[in-house]
Amino acid sequence: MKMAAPAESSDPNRALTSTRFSDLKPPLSEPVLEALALSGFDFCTPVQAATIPLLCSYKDVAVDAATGSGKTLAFVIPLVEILRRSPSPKPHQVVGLIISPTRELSSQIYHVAQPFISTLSNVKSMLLVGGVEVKSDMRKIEEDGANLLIGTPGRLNDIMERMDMLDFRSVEILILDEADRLLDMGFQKQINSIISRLPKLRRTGLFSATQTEAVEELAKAGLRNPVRVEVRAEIKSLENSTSSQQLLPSKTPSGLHIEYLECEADKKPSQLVEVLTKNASQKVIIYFMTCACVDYWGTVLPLLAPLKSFSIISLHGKMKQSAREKALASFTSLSSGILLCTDVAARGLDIPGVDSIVQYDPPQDPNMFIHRVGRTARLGRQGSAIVFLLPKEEAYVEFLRVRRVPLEERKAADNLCDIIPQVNYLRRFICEFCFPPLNT
Ligand SMILES: Nc1ncnc2c1ncn2[C@@H]1O[C@H](COP(=O)(O)OP(=O)(O)OP(=O)(O)O)[C@@H](O)[C@H]1O
Repeated sequence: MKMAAPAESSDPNRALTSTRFSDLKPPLSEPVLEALALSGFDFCTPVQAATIPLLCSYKDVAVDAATGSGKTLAFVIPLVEILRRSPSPKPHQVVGLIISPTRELSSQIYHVAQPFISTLSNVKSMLLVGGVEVKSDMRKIEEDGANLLIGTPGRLNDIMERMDMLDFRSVEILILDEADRLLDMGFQKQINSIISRLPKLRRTGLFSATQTEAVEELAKAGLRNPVRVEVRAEIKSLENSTSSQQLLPSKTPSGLHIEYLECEADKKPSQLVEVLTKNASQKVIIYFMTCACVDYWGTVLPLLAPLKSFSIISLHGKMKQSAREKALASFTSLSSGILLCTDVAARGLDIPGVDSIVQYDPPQDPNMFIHRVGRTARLGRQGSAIVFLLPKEEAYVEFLRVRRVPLEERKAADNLCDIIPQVNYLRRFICEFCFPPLNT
């Protein structure tokens, strides 16, 4: 088993278009252009070039673009421009909301947005996430006011229910980041409750790397005649690798090399150690199924002689908020090391320099596969990902690979999933992502 080359050999510029932010129509304001220039952002990514003009022209959007393609600025910039054109809000008048599924992601969005929000003289933003006393959030809002709320659905809904003093009648824009996750069963109740308090005449943007097609979801989020924006990376087709190299749309970034490793259950621990020691100088994220697994491996791995010198950090949703923040900050600052985590760290996190993703346990939700592997190979960089599969699961991949089954036949191969029910949930991402890119 071989991991792909680490991230140094990459070229983030390949992920940019030739459109400058200053070329966009309607034009962006001077303060926003200055803030972009200060951050070193001159050229748009494809999703930014496609989405910013639409939202700035007051269109609702449902945006589906690969992980690490720059979706955050694709909604932060138009949000700031829309608020700039609106009347100055009073201290407790809310004019915008950005909702995302995890505390870490909300915090990241909050920090990415600050240089742009600070160009608006009268708009105060506030991060509202669980893990801190709700009363202290309420006190802060009472004393300082809040106009742009960035946070997780639970805390936002809680604040909305408890604080009559907040006025939502002037909300101009609602952004749902990782929209498919926010609109699924888990968050449906809170999102419905939040949306029911917002005015219908507002702009709404849905963003994700795994946007679902379901029209009902768009209706649930209250979109009005939304424009669908779909931006796909392109990968070379293996079928035509010798002749004309055909480019196919891909749901994963083009610089990402995905592999699987067949492994008996009792051999998984030793295989994991082997993978880690072979890639000692890399920055690696390992996904496990449960918080208990993360705790277990967080105790065991540092005790193993071959891994003694490795920086190993654990992150899961049952840790205290302060420990979660510390873990993420520590891993972010490392140039090489290992993060052991659950899917709490699967979506949206923009951690610099991650070389490889290891999925010790495959995800239960196939969409999560895309988000997990998307923590590497961001914005045109290179990265690798490996998923551990039990032989029963691997047999299915092998069946597809050896036969090089065309798409129609792959559907017929569903019968195999009926015989091996354990692989049923793997079917979607294996078909889409491990085949054809797997070329051993
Ligand atoms: N126009 C740009 N020029 C250069 N770098 C950019 C530009 N836009 C975004 N980036 C950088 O690209 C990286 C990925 O951006 P971002 O986190 O917004 O991706 P994303 O599409 O939201 O990913 P995910 O689907 O994983 O949430 C960030 O480090 C960001 O700073």
